[in-house]
Amino acid sequence: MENPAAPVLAAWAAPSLLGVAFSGGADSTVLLHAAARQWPGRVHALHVHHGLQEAADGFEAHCMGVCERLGVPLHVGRIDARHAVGESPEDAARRARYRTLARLATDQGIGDIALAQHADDQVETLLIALSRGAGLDGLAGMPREMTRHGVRFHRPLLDLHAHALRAWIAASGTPCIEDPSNSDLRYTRNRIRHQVLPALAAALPQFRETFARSARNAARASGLLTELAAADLTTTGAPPALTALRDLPRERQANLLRHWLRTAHAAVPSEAQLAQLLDQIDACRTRGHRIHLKVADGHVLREGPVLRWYNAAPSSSP
Ligand SMILES: Nc1ncnc2c1ncn2[C@@H]1O[C@H](COP(=O)(O)OP(=O)(O)OP(=O)(O)O)[C@@H](O)[C@H]1O
Repeated sequence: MENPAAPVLAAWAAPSLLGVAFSGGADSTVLLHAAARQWPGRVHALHVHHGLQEAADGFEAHCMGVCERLGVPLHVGRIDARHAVGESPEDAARRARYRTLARLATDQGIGDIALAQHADDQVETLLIALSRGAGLDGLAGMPREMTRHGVRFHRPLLDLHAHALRAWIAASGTPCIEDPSNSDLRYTRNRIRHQVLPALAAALPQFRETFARSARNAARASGLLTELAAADLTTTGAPPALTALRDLPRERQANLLRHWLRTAHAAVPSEAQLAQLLDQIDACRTRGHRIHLKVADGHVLREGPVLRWYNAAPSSSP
């Protein structure tokens, strides 16, 4: 049986040096085997050791064994995936993982990393976004390519179904790690994987492809909204001036404010906070009108003609 990742990689003009994010799990095992075969001498495996997880030492030892057999250099980075207050442990671990993968790659002079997420992972991501009431950028799902921490991340397996990858692992008898936390139904992603995807497969056999198409449509629309926000921001200035903001229709104000808060301050307002802020902007027609609202983990304040964001309220309010 052919490795299902092989034809995908064969069609990919991969960079001269490629890091493969290798957890030891089934999916990245399939990817690493295919990549090592396709580009001998050009592939490095990158493994993140999750310091707090009991089984992490065993995972690392497994990865070392696999890489030795494949003749692929392995680089290991440690993270302590403690999460901040208000942040989900899964999100914190993911963020720390990307940071560590990028550092491992950069240390080796590698500018590109392949991740092993596949079509089922994309559907799970979309359903998680829906379950959180995400906007268009969340519904765009995982991009095929993105740059983070100065490194390009690729997801070459995004069109492959999980069962094709698993079938190859089983048929070839290739050893891989079964992370026990993957069956822990306290995690939303696992409940979606084990309870929702089977029901979707029975009711809507093409769901992976149609959901992926919706994600692509959302990504395009989200890109246009970002462009519009950036163009509007050049009119209002940054931080945005209140009078110029008010000249825009309410939805464009909302689009601009979301963009400004996210790109300049990494702050994501809730729907209610944004609605309140827009009402305040509309009502702010006199010199003395104060705006002081909690937004994300900070505050938006009126300072004379402009709005400003502080991640803690300034000591003396204007
Ligand atoms: N500990 C890790 N070290 C290196 N890369 C990782 C690690 N965990 C995940 N990744 C990368 O991120 C991708 C997505 O992570 P996810 O948690 O969905 O995968 P996984 O279930 O742990 O493992 P796999 O995808 O290998 O079966 C993986 O396919 C892999 O490429």
